[in-house]
Amino acid sequence: MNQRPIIKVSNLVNRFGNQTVHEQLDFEIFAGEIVGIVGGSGTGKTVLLNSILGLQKPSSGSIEFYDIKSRSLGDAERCPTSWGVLFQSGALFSNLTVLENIVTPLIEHTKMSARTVKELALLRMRMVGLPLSAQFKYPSQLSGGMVKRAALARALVTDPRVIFLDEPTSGLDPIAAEEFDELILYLKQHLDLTVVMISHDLDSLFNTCDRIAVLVDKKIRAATPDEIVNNDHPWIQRYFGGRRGRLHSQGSEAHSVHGA
Ligand SMILES: Nc1ncnc2c1ncn2[C@@H]1O[C@H](COP(=O)(O)OP(=O)(O)OP(=O)(O)O)[C@@H](O)[C@H]1O
Repeated sequence: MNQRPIIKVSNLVNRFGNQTVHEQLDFEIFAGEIVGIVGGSGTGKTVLLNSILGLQKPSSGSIEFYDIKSRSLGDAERCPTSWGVLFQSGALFSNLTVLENIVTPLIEHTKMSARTVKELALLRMRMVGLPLSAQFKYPSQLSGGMVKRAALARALVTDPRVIFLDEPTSGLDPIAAEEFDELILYLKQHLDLTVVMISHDLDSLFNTCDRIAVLVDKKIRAATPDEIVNNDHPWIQRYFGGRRGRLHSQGSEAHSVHGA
């Protein structure tokens, strides 16, 4: 993993009336990593994501974006094509076909010809494992897994450097979820992506993440999966110390013994 930050969140504060969601929160996202964000309900995962995406103005603090050479980017250079977002529900436009959904960001943000736009969209469809016949379907005609893949193809069509995934495996059966994990790993490797994902799916987090960032006490504690299961914070202990968490930490110990 590359240790240069691509996004740096410093002293982030988010308040709604009397409620403080984030208090002097610091968080760095490094180029080329997959980082998972976890936290209890209402701890501010979505607010953090929206703050990074510029969808929500923080009460105070800064969020800096860097290019691959760690140069701070000005506002003009932070164009929406630098990142892609996969929202939890997929957020596909229900009145557009899969192909029309996928080409939308290219039509909105570039001046490419209709032919190039279509070719790029079909390329991304293939890359995420959607059959080309799906291009003519409407979202209501797709399975849950296909909706996620179509939304992922749309998030990737502008060739972003960072993608944000909000609960990418929620609603998928375990096999489809595992296939989706494999897809994320494949895309990270082949597109040189940085991936930030909010997830409650421990299997998915341990299968894919280089680091796991936990939102507790209005701040972030981030570490490798092996380290985070040993963190002494009571909520983190409880979260990862449950039956499934224990299975994962035993799995990683078994893996390292095997690998030694
Ligand atoms: N626009 C807003 N106005 C007032 N309060 C808000 C607003 N947006 C978020 N909040 C509050 O901020 C807190 C964090 O919300 P957020 O949606 O980020 O939680 P979350 O960690 O994503 O939760 P979940 O896992 O349940 O989706 C919640 O208490 C929520 O009610």
